[in-house]
Amino acid sequence: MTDQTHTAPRPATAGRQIGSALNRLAASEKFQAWAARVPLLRRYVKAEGMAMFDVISGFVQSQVLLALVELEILPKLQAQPLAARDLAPGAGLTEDRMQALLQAGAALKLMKRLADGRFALSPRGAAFLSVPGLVPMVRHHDVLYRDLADPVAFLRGQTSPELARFWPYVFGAAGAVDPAVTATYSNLMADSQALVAADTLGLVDFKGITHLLDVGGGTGAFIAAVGLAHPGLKLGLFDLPVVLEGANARLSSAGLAARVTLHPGSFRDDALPQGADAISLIRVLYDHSDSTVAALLARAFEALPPGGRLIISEPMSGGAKPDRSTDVYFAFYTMAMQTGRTRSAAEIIRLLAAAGFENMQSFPGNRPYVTSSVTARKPGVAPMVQAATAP
Ligand SMILES: C[S@@+](CC[C@H](N)C(=O)[O-])C[C@H]1O[C@@H](n2cnc3c(N)ncnc32)[C@H](O)[C@@H]1O
Repeated sequence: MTDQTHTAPRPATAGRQIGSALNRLAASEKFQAWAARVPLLRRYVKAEGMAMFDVISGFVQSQVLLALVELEILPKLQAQPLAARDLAPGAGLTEDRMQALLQAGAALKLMKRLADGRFALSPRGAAFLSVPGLVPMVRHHDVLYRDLADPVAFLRGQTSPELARFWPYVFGAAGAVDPAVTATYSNLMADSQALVAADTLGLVDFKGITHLLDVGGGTGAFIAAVGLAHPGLKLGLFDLPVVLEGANARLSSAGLAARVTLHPGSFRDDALPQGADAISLIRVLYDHSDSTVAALLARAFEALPPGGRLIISEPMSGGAKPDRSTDVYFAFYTMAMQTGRTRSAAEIIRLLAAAGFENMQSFPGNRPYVTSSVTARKPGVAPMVQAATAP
């Protein structure tokens, strides 16, 4: 299932004819030289040129960032401004190479070059260090970049991506047996959950929900954030038994252990527990194939009461309006994982409709690379609402 609904070539519309003419113009060297001299167009040509070079050089930028992370340069600059000669010996680099790395970091605005030649942390560098999960995310990108080293072979399915083995639990209960391995992956997800929870809580109205079950909720970072924001809510957490082993520590430190019921199980093999009037699936669907998602949505439908709500939140494809962060990064990341894919809100809504849900609503995220949300309802009226409105 994709957003690609037009397979036969369509007659050119006026808009597409104008688009083709503009493309021909933009490709003409004569036009580019002329546009570069016209004040208003000059700004556009310069911005387009920069944007194009940004796409061309993106991999090198990421590798500069990885080197800065591996050599722990940003935390050192956070402590005090330093020069290349101060940092080079500890990193095992020559002073020239360290100067080149720092100069590149300053060009990416992760640090500032001071008048005396030293480098200091910039607001962007400070934000990078403070956002939970970003440093481990960059660190594990070496796996993804190895998988994408030959993108054509990768797209043809002729490679054996390492990332597919990096996240063993997505293959189901059988894949998640080693608690130490599972803890590494669960921590990576939980670290980045703070932003996802904050954005989901901003997008979705939890009013009227009395009992929330978070399915595939990991070690409870999302349910803890919801519990702290909504003190009256009953809470449940469903995940693989080995993953839930890490939940008690997190929920206890949030003071929520007594409020959250743990439900160990596999949504591939087990029914979901009943009793909640809302179920959340946070960054779960994109790990799985359409058939697994269809089966999971059917189980959620079964577990919910009439009028029960389903909340889905994860990075989503822009669909008809391709999105730079999700249709490039997440689409290729999930492709390398080989088990799921990055879906648009429209695709998720179609899967929800097929499972019997109605009243679907899409909430595009302000930061699509963090998350977007879709909500739905099981048809019927919740028993409590029915009693309250009965004549
Ligand atoms: C990408 S992580 C998301 C975790 C959490 N919701 C978050 O956003 O941080 C996917 C979660 O789904 C869980 N999961 C995968 N397969 C599962 C299954 N068959 N049954 C239950 N949970 C499963 C994983 O253990 C993991 O915690």
